[in-house]
Amino acid sequence: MGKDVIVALDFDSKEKTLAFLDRFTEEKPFVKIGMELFYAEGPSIVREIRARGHKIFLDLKLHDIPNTVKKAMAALSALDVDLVNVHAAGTGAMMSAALAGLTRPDGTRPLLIAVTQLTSTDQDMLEKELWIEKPIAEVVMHYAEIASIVGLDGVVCSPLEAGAVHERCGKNFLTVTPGVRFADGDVGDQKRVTTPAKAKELGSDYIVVGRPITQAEDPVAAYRRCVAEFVG
Ligand SMILES: O=c1ccn([C@@H]2O[C@H](COP(=O)(O)O)[C@@H](O)[C@H]2O)c(=O)[nH]1
Repeated sequence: MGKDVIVALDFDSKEKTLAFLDRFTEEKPFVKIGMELFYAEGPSIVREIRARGHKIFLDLKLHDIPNTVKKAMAALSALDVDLVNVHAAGTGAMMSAALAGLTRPDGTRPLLIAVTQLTSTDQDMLEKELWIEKPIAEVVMHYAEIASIVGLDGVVCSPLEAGAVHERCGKNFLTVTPGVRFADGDVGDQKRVTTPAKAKELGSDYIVVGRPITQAEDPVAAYRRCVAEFVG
């Protein structure tokens, strides 16, 4: 795994998704399949996109009691994907169970990362709605540390926190960072946001980009702009 742009395939059907991917005639982007597409199409969409040669981040953000997450991860381990995730808020016990469930009998498994705090959450929401009275960067760091201790491969955080996560958990501990917008783009529901260029400067390993690419007039050009800014 190296520095790359992950395109969030937030579509509600296979037809729209494949039509989008068909526009990429020269590149084979690393893609993210999230809840919208997975719930609409089921595991077959994962197999179909894999068969087209894409690397896949299956972003289902599991969050339940450890036993349930372990069993769900065992089911997901049958899918040939590169990256899957859970919510760190499920606790270290839940993350350990996820790791155990995901590991196949032959010892192989996709990489497993944990969402620290959603990039759509800001300090005010954290305090007033979640009743967590700590600076958000500290909360992210605390969740990242627990994920690292129980053996996960990295976290989902904002690019703003990527450098500190690497400092605390090591340079090989992955930072996968949504909340990315072009300098002239709409922020939408995202709160902890940077540009692709800034994400690079801050040390993110992967940026996850959805609407700035999928809703662009020319998605291939928008993707290339992300790659140029982030990978160089
Ligand atoms: O903290 C998180 C975790 C996941 N996401 C996902 O990333 C993409 C971002 O899409 P944009 O359109 O670029 O905002 C989306 O699929 C989210 O589910 C996140 O944004 N923040």
